[in-house]
Amino acid sequence: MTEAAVAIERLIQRRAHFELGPVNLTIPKGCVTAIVGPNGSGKSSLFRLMLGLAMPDEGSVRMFGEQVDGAGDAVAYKSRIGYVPEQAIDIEEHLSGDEKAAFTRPWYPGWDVNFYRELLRRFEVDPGMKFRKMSKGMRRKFDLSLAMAHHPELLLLDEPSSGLDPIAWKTMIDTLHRYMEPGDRTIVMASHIVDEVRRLADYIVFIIQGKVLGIYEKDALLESWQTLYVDAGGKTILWKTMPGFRSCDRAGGTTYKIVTEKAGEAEQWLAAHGAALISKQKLELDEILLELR
Ligand SMILES: Nc1ncnc2c1ncn2[C@@H]1O[C@H](COP(=O)(O)OP(=O)(O)OP(=O)(O)O)[C@@H](O)[C@H]1O
Repeated sequence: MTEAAVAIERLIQRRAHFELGPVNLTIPKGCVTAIVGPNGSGKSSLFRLMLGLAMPDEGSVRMFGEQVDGAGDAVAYKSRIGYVPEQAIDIEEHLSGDEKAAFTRPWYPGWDVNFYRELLRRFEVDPGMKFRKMSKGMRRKFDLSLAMAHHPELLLLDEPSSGLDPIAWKTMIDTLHRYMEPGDRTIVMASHIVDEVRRLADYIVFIIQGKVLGIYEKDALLESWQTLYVDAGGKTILWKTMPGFRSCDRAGGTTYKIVTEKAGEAEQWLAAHGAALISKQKLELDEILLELR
């Protein structure tokens, strides 16, 4: 893995009804990393910790090598980040897009008004409109444009496509692909949308009930999780000892449907045990998540 954009070590955040961690996670620079997990698993909490909007009870977060400590000079690293929170901020409802941009702009040395305007044009957003009059999707598109207008090195996107129509969604995917083109940019995004993760992510982080299961290279992950249809030919085989075994169901006659997270090794194992592989099928991301829950 290349240099780290985000390095989280032994992080724990305790709340009355929820504990996040311990999290050990290194997110590489120059890549798109998708954080995938069920509702309430701790994705937004992780983003808030990365931004110093919340502090951990134990452990540390480093952004671009700088410790996040919630102190004043945090501004320096934050100016290198563009953040789209999961929910728009209610108290800004009386502002228009341009009013918010005027307030935001002085914090970002890299602010590029032409790019801001171009993004708004691309997303077909009227920045003169008050937020309270914008639809959810319009507000999302505005927030994305604002987060990108200073050419940040790192984009933190918490469910960025929430509320977007299919055309806006395609524009977003295209815009994020273009953003990554220079090669030194990083995106960390939380998403429930399988197609979005498929198209954008290089790495996937699974988080379930506050526990990070690991960071996986997307293509390798999707290659290794497979459903194998196997004919045991009447032999008794201890499927549970198969590499990466997750589950087994009878599929009629002497055929079994087996889910493995180590397809390559499992196939060799089947051959060694005299079972015939009839067919195989890769799992989708949401199916993998279901197996991990
Ligand atoms: N400010 C808070 N105070 C106390 N508990 C909170 C707070 N914010 C979130 N939580 C709790 O922390 C847990 C994780 O929430 P979080 O919003 O991080 O999950 P998430 O993975 O982003 O969920 P979703 O997919 O629904 O957006 C939940 O149990 C939630 O109730």
